[in-house]
Amino acid sequence: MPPSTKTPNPSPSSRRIPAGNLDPSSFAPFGQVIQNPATHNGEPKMTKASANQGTATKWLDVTEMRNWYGQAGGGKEDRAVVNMFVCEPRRLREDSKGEVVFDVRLLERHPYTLQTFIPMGLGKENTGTCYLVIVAPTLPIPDLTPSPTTTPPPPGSIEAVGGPKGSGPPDLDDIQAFIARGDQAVTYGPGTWHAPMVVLGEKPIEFVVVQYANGVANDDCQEFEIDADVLSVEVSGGGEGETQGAKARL
Ligand SMILES: NC(=O)NC(O)C(=O)O
Repeated sequence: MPPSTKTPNPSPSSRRIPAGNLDPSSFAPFGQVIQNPATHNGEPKMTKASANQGTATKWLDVTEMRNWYGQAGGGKEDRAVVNMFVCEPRRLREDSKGEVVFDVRLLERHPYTLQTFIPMGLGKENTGTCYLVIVAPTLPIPDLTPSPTTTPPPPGSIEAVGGPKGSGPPDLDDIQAFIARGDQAVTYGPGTWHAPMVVLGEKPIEFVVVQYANGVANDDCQEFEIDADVLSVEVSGGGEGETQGAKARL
């Protein structure tokens, strides 16, 4: 998707963050994790049905598919888009203490749509290749207009269901990183700041990527640049073998 908005990073501080294992509850503020509830722990309760003449278990609504382009204002029609991203393993850096890190230089967001990344061809057993999901909350923009009431959003409204997160910059002090296995897909919530996909390990990952778009660059994708040496994610010592292939790209 063509980037459009580039915002210089105002934060001078330097941060190093750990990467935890990806699970639905830790990722909930940023979106959804899609995984087989029967083979993963910690899955929130999901509904299932029998399908395919009794040979399949059908888990219902494993992720949402919807958009908020109606808020974009320009009246340009949106459509569902399915792309493929073939993501090469990223180059990592070993610091003076021997820690392997990934330097984060860019975040982006899709203000009016969910975006789902579905890795293909990797199973739970492929521990030599995984991917990092790096996300940040959105800082509030101070509202200078006094609000007459503080009534909660009506049920079912965009605000109540966690719609677009506002136009603020990412909160670099609360950025988080998760290590996803090849049998996990992720859906970024609308407007969620995230790093471009970071594959770790031995081989590229082919992702099927599902989202909405209207072809207007600033509606579809906005970017936020981060200066060098400001933010890095520790990817060594991640635990349970998730990052054992990471050093392949040093
Ligand atoms: N996340 C990622 O790798 N890229 C995008 O979200 C994109 O639309 O370019």
